[in-house]
Amino acid sequence: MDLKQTDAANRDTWCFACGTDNPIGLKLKMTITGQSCVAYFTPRREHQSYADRMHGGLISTLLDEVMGDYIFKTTGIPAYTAKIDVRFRKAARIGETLKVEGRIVQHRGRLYITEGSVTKEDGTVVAEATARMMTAK
Ligand SMILES: CCCCCCCCCCCCCCCC(=O)SCCNC(=O)CCNC(=O)[C@H](O)C(C)(C)COP(=O)(O)OP(=O)(O)OC[C@H]1O[C@@H](n2cnc3c(N)ncnc32)[C@H](O)[C@@H]1OP(=O)(O)O
Repeated sequence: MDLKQTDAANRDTWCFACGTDNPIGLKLKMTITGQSCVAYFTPRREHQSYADRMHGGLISTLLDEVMGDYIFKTTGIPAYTAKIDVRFRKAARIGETLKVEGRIVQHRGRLYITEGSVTKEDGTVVAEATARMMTAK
């Protein structure tokens, strides 16, 4: 499909992480659970970096998305990632389901400080992140 012809109102549905219209997107489904946003993702072969290991950039994408979505779902205002810091602790293997979680830690004016984590079903921490996200002026 020619992106220029896409209706502006539908553009958010092309989000690489959560967009339902993006044919190569991750199609994350996120839910607000208490004080956090939660999603589950099972990496496939096409999400690999080295053999049998999920790509770190895509792990960062998962974290970015749940942190941003928590802000959007709880305030109704989109926030843009100004800075993200990810610590990769253990490899995420292809076919292993991951729990991705994000929440707000602090909020001052347009700036939100968030944190997130990716864990395996047995509780092993794959990655942790902090981010600074800002709403538009
Ligand atoms: C209707 C919609 C439906 C939506 C429906 C579904 C949504 C479902 C959820 C999706 C969730 C998506 C989650 C992924 C989100 C992305 O991936 S967003 C894409 C990637 N990020 C971007 O594109 C952001 C690009 N950068 C920018 O747009 C701008 O730099 C920003 C972040 C908006 C800030 O720009 P600005 O407003 O001009 O502010 P600026 O003058 O740079 O800074 C002002 C002050 O803010 C503070 N500040 C700025 N940056 C920082 C920072 N990194 N750290 C600390 N302080 C900072 C400082 O105090 C700064 O003052 P100085 O220290 O410079 O004096």
